[in-house]
Amino acid sequence: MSNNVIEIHNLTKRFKQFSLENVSLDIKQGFITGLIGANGAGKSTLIRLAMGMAVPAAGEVRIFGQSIKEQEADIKERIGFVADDSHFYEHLTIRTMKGIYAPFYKNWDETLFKRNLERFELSPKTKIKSLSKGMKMKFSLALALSHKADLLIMDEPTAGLDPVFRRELLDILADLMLDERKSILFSTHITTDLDRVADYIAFLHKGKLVFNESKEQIFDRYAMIRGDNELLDADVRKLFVGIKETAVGFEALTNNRSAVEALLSGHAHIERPTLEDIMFLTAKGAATHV
Ligand SMILES: Nc1ncnc2c1ncn2[C@@H]1O[C@H](COP(=O)(O)OP(=O)(O)OP(=O)(O)O)[C@@H](O)[C@H]1O
Repeated sequence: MSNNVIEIHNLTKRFKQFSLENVSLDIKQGFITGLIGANGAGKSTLIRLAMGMAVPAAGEVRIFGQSIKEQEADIKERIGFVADDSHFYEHLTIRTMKGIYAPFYKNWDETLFKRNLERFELSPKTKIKSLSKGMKMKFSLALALSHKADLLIMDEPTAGLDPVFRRELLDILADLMLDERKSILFSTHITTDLDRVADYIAFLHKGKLVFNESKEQIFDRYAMIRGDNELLDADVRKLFVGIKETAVGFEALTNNRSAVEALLSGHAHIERPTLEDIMFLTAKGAATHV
């Protein structure tokens, strides 16, 4: 049996001003994968396609080994989904809204839901319309975490959350992963969230997948280089995927750390990048660099 919980094959979706082009991506069972990318990179589009909420121009998505097109209801029963915007009826209370949502899930656990509400400091009597953006996100998370899902798919779940709760949420996710059958895919542009919990990082840039690798692989391959502009000859530049040059020197990103070390060791500062460095300098550099 495959150890991939999600298999995305050659997925393409075209809008007037944007297209997600030929994305193939496997998400490993038993791990947390963070989907990163700048605003408008296509993260929500990819997630919506994976959930069967949008129809691709080409390609296919399989979750738990089944096609989302053919087995959507069975698959979704096993997914805890958090969308990037609120889909609740604003005039209802939390309790009434839950009453609409829960019957869709065979494994709905009312005790767990109550515990989640308490943990997230939400009252069942509160009307959705009086919840703040962060509180709506918490409610959405409380629902997604209350039916013993095998897979959590969350679009920007930490957006709108204060730092204290963001940290708590990351701890909740890490706890869930103690059960190795569970898997999590979540998108974010707060890349520091991923330093703590993610095992794999998938990076989308302008609708294309740049990489989907373990954090170790990424930090083995990528490096930040800072040095004097006089080091910048054609051979050196070829090794950079992104560069920012100023009068006092350059800052560059490579995805070929060993080659850069062979050329520049002792002449430039070569350091481990952050995920933010990778996102920022990729945007400043060339196109896809797999
Ligand atoms: N239904 C649609 N019709 C037309 N264009 C769309 C539609 N949905 C998304 N887009 C465009 O596709 C691009 C990618 O959007 P998407 O929401 O997938 O990006 P994202 O990576 O999730 O961004 P963000 O981090 O800002 O949420 C954007 O330029 C957006 O305007």
